[in-house]
Amino acid sequence: MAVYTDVTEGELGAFLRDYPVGELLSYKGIAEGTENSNFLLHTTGGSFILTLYEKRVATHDLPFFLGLMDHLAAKGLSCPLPVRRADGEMIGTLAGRSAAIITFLEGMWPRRPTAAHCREVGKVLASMHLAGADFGLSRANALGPDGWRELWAASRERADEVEPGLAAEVDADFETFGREWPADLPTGIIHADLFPDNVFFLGNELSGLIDFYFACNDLLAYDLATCLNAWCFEKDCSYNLTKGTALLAGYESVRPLSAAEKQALPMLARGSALRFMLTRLYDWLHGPEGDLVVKRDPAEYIRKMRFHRAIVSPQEYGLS
Ligand SMILES: Nc1ncnc2c1ncn2[C@@H]1O[C@H](COP(=O)(O)OP(=O)(O)O)[C@@H](O)[C@H]1O
Ligand SMILES: N[C@@H](CCOP(=O)(O)O)C(=O)O
Repeated sequence: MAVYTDVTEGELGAFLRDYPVGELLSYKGIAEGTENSNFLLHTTGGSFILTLYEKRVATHDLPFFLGLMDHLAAKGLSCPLPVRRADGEMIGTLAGRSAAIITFLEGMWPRRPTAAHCREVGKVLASMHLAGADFGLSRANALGPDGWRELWAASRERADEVEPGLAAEVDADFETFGREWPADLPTGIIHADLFPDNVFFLGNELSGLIDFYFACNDLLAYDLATCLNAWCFEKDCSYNLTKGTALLAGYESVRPLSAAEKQALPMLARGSALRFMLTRLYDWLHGPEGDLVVKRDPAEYIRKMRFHRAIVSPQEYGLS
């Protein structure tokens, strides 16, 4: 999704007067995406994306997210650039929401990711991890293990409505994470949501990354585990070893993993699957409403959690 908040032509025209983007020619809500309200703008200055930040994005985090895009772009990573107003600010207010304008990135996200896409994603993820190393701001992961517990507390009572037995299954997972969640692995800036819909390609070439609104400081290998979940499973939730091997090899061609990171991969993949199951479950049960809102099914991530629980060796993901 999404468009949760509507914007009138009058208020948008007034908002744009502060930005060096020319005159508004047309605008329309974008159906894709989940978290924020996004609009495609055509102006006499070109094409832009207007984002109105919704419930999961705190206004005090916006300097981190927008500053990170600025930083990564300056380091040569292809991502949107925030457009500054005449007074130098990147963040304004529109229709009662914090709002920003970013440059339009050419390309399309791959509807059917191949092993070649996965390899490119592995490479760009590792490049982003290296490029983020000297970013001056930091942000704790609001959707790390403590955040998962909050989401779970808000959904647990009704979890078995979605999948019988889910409450007991996830309770047991939390006990495992309490004991075994890895602590001493390399940390840095992670994207934290690098799903196919956030990676654009032009033909076979990766053209850029979008949607940095979950970015934070956390375990680098956790970001990789999130990509394995998002890119390397088929629609029937079977793991595609060829894609996993390609993604991991792409990553390691830029940033080799330590032995401890490799060893931790099953636990990290399991935690990441739980994290996405929980946000989906929360939204499923508590229902974000709005025009063009698409809810994502938690069942997909319940299957992935079960897959990772059965992993015996990290080599099963395709590590060399
Ligand atoms: N900089 C950009 N250039 C081109 N399209 C974009 C850009 N940013 C967002 N979009 C479009 O808007 C959609 C939703 O953006 P996204 O940041 O993923 O939203 P959300 O944060 O709500 O999940 C994307 O799938 C893409 O179609
Ligand atoms: N990737 C998440 C939802 C967040 O969606 P995005 O549009 O911001 O990438 C999921 O699949 O649950």
